[in-house]
Amino acid sequence: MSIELTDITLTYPDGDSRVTALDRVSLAAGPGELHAVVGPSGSGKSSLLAVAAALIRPDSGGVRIDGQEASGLSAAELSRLRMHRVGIVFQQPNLVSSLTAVEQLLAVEHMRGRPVRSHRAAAERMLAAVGLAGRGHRRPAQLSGGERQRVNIARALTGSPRVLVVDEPTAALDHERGAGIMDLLAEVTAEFGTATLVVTHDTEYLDRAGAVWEMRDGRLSARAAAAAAPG
Ligand SMILES: Nc1ncnc2c1ncn2[C@@H]1O[C@H](COP(=O)(O)OP(=O)(O)OP(=O)(O)O)[C@@H](O)[C@H]1O
Repeated sequence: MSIELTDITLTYPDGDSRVTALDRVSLAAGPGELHAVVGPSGSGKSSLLAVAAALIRPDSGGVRIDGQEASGLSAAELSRLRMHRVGIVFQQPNLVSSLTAVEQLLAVEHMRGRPVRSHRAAAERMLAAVGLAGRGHRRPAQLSGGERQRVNIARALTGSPRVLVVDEPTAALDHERGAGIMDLLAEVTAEFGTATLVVTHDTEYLDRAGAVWEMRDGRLSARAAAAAAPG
């Protein structure tokens, strides 16, 4: 399994007491699997993604990323695991306004300590894979909302993560662009073999997912399996 969450409980401080965001949650996703998570506001979806991405440590339970148990790792080891094994896509494409699409990807490689020069062609290929062939020279202001989200996804895939964590990728997009982004996530999940977790409010796109989970008051349960994506 690329990501395995076992019996996760997560609480946050809330005045004198604590609020339980995740209540004994378990989920496992293997390579090439797209899992969608739906549920009402405040039910714990973002908390689940944050734990799966090793951004926060749960109070208890196991987090295993690409076979490696995260709970015993130091902060530095955890950050390395995240950098090399996890891709994260936030709702708002948090791109750097002064950089071109290609440079957004190269900047991440630079942070990983990899030589940028040899990665320019790889960055162009990655942009082509998300439908942005020939647009690598554009800055965020010269791209549509859907195209910016595609750059965001391409950047998250740079470095070949085993786990892709995606928070509300279609929230800021119209129907056509939203559907295109969910189609893209299904494609890249299959092509790059990531275990992909997508939180979404848009239940109309759930047929792209191989598994659909429902979050309620911090508890996770399986929703009826979605049909396979058309084509
Ligand atoms: N940093 C925090 N400190 C205290 N409580 C928090 C914190 N973050 C989240 N919570 C609480 O934890 C619970 C789960 O929040 P979470 O953001 O995971 O839900 P969500 O399903 O992603 O919501 P939304 O769909 O509105 O983004 C909520 O009750 C929320 O108020």
